[in-house]
Amino acid sequence: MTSIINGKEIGQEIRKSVEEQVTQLKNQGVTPGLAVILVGDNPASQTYVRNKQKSCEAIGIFSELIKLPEEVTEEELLEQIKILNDRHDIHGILVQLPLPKHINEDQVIATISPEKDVDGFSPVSVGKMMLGQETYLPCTPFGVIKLLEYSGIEIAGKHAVVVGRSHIVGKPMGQLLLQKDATVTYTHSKTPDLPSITKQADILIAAVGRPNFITKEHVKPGAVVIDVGINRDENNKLTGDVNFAEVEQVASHITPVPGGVGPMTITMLLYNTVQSAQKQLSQDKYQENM
Ligand SMILES: Nc1nc(=O)c2c([nH]1)NC[C@@H]1CN(c3ccc(C(=O)N[C@@H](CCC(=O)O)C(=O)O)cc3)C=[N+]21
Repeated sequence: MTSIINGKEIGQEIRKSVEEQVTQLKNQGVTPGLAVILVGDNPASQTYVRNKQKSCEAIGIFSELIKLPEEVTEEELLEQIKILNDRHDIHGILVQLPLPKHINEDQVIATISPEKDVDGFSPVSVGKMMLGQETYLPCTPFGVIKLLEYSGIEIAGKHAVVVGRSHIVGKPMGQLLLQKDATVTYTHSKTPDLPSITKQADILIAAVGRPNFITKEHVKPGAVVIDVGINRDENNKLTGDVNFAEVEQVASHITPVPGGVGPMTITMLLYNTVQSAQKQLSQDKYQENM
């Protein structure tokens, strides 16, 4: 029997405990705050951002949306980030990606204060993650680790194969699995004979960005298959990177799209934001006692 991993349910469970932490913070006079910067009016980005705001509000996190026009200059965007870096009521800053082409994404991300980088995308956060130091972990790979753990799937000693090497999913995903003592193989668009490698995976992570790319020919019977894909078809319907109907027949565990990794990404964003508020509170207390 194939087990379908329910990301919505696991996400809800984690959100409950995050909500309790929000209540405790509020009792101490702190409301966690997340600022989201949205540039332009890409419909998909607008949906995601709305989703993030609703999720914040549902558990008592203050969320502020800063909408900037498509033509905004990089300088103006950096200025906005610096204002948010200095604001005491904002604990997390998220700049919705992708950004318009005239803006240097690396520069923008590097300007977010590492203390408020709840996406875990900044060079400081990425460096700390690589070194296994305490930091904000990128929400999607972090959410995948939580999905595996909540589903009782052992990671240590397993062969994990990651398909895709993006900065925000593939690369950090492999790194986090490695930290959990998996043996990790990275594959990507230039990998020859992909199925011969993915077929060796005990845990297969699909983060390619191509609908239904992973078929049953890629999967070893009994493997755990995690679908990070969020592709939209011409009718705006969401499809993963995994051919679910096919792969469901061979996998031991599989995540659906929607309802798999997506809700976990937002859950870990809430989690990171609350962590940031807790850290700021304990620093403020420390300074009061100096
Ligand atoms: N700075 C930044 N941080 C991000 O974390 C970030 C980003 N930019 N740009 C875009 C991607 C995409 N992303 C998703 C989050 C949640 C769902 C999600 O909740 N999906 C639901 C369905 C939502 C729907 O139906 O539209 C699900 O899979 O069940 C999807 C995608 C975060 N991203």
